[in-house]
Amino acid sequence: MTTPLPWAVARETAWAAGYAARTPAVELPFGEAVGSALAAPLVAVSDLPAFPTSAVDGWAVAGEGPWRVEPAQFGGAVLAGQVPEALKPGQAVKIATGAQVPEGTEGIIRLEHTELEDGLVNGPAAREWREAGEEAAQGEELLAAGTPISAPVIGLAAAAGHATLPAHARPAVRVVVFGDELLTSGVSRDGRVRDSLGPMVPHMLTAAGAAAGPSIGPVEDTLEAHVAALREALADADLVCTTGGTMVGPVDHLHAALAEIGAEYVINTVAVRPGFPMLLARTEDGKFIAGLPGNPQSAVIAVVSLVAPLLAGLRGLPLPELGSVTLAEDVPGRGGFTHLALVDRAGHRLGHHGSAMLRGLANAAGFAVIGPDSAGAEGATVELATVPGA
Ligand SMILES: Nc1nc2c(c(=O)[nH]1)N[C@H]1C(S)=C(S)[C@@H](COP(=O)(O)OP(=O)(O)OC[C@H]3O[C@@H](n4cnc5c(N)ncnc54)[C@H](O)[C@@H]3O)O[C@H]1N2
Ligand code: MOO
Repeated sequence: MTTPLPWAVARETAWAAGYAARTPAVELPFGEAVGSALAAPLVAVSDLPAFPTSAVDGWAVAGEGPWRVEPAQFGGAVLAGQVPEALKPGQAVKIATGAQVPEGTEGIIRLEHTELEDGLVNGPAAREWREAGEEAAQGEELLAAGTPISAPVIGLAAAAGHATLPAHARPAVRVVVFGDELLTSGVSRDGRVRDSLGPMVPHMLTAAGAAAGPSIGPVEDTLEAHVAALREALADADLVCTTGGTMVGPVDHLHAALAEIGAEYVINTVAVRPGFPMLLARTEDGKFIAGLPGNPQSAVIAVVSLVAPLLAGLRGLPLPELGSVTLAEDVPGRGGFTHLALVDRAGHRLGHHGSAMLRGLANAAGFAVIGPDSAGAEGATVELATVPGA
C-alpha cells in the first residue's frame, strides 16, 4: 500500500489537479455561470449610470428661484424611462427618482421640502442626482478575472449591460454505487443494508458546483460489472464518484477496475480518520474518478476532502476556505492522521459519530480539523471543514 498523503496536501493536490483541467471558459447565461469564477475581467459596457439620474422625487430647477412650473412643456413631469427636454433658467419641472435629469438642471428640491404657490415653486435646491459614469466609466474593469460568480456579481453584470459571463461550466458528474448488499427500497434486513450514498451524494456534488446525474447502481460485486459501470458513467461525465470497494476485501474491486481501464492515481489514500482509503484517479483522456469509501460518513469525508476541492478547481475557483470553530470540549487526535471530528456550531462533539453512521453528521456544523500528532483542547479554535449541501 502507498503512503497516505497528509490531509492538507491531499486537498491542495485534488484542487490543483482540477484547476489544471478546468472546463473551457465559455460565455454562459447567468444561471449556469453562478458558482464558477470569471474567466475574464468584467468590464462596464456603458457608463454607470449611463445618464444623470435623479436620486429623489422632487422638482428639477434651473437659474434663480422661485421657479415657474412648466407642466405643459414636459407633459406634466419627467418620469423614469423618458428622455426629457432641456430646462431653461427660471423653469421648474417635477421629476421622479431614477428619471434622466434634464440638461440645464442646476438643482433638485425634494418634494417634502417644496413650497408651491401660484404656479411657483421654492425650496432648497441641491445636486440630488447621480452623475453619468459615477459608478463606472464605459470600458472600466469592474471585477478581476478569477472573481467567484456570486448573486451580487450577476446583479452587477446585468446592470453593466451583460447577458452572459465568461465562466467554467459545471462539470458533469455521475455517482456509481458498488455493493451486492445494498437495497434501494424498504428496510435493512437479512444482512443487507439500505443504500444511503446513492440518494445523498449527488446533492452534495450539486451543492459543490457539479451537474450531477442520477446515481448508477448498486453495481454487482464483480470486476466485470465494476469495469462496465465505470465505462458507462465515464461516457457522459467529467468526474465519476464511486462508493465502496476502496479496500482490499474479497469483493473490493475498485483498484483492479481502475487498472483495467488504465486510470492512474492522483491520490491513493489520505492520512485522515475516518475515510483514509479514499482515492482520486485520472483516466487517459483526462477524466477523474474519485473513490469514496463505503462507510457512509467516510464517503462524505472524501467528498469534503477531495471532491469539493477538485470541483472548485474544475470551475476555476480557488481552494475552498476552511471555517473555524471553538471547541467546547477536548477532542482526541488520531496519531499521525488528521482527525475530522463531527461538531455542532457550539463546538460540542456529536454522538453517533462512527464512520458507518450518519446520525451525528445530520446534526453537525461540520468536521473540526484536529491535525496529525495533536489533540483538540477545550477552548481552542480549530479549522472547520463544512459539508456541501449540509
Ligand atoms: N482489514 C481492514 N479492513 C478494513 C479497513 C482496514 O484498514 N483494514 N478499513 C476500514 C475502513 S476505515 C473503511 S472506510 C472501509 C472501506 O471499505 P470499502 O470502501 O471497501 O467499502 P465496502 O467494504 O464496500 O463497505 C464498507 C461498509 O460500508 C457499507 N456501505 C457501502 N456502500 C454503502 C452505501 N452505498 N450505503 C450504505 N452503506 C454502504 C457496507 O455495507 C460496509 O458496511 O473498510 C474497512 N475495512
Ligand atoms: O477510514 Mo474508515 O473510512 O475509518 O471508516
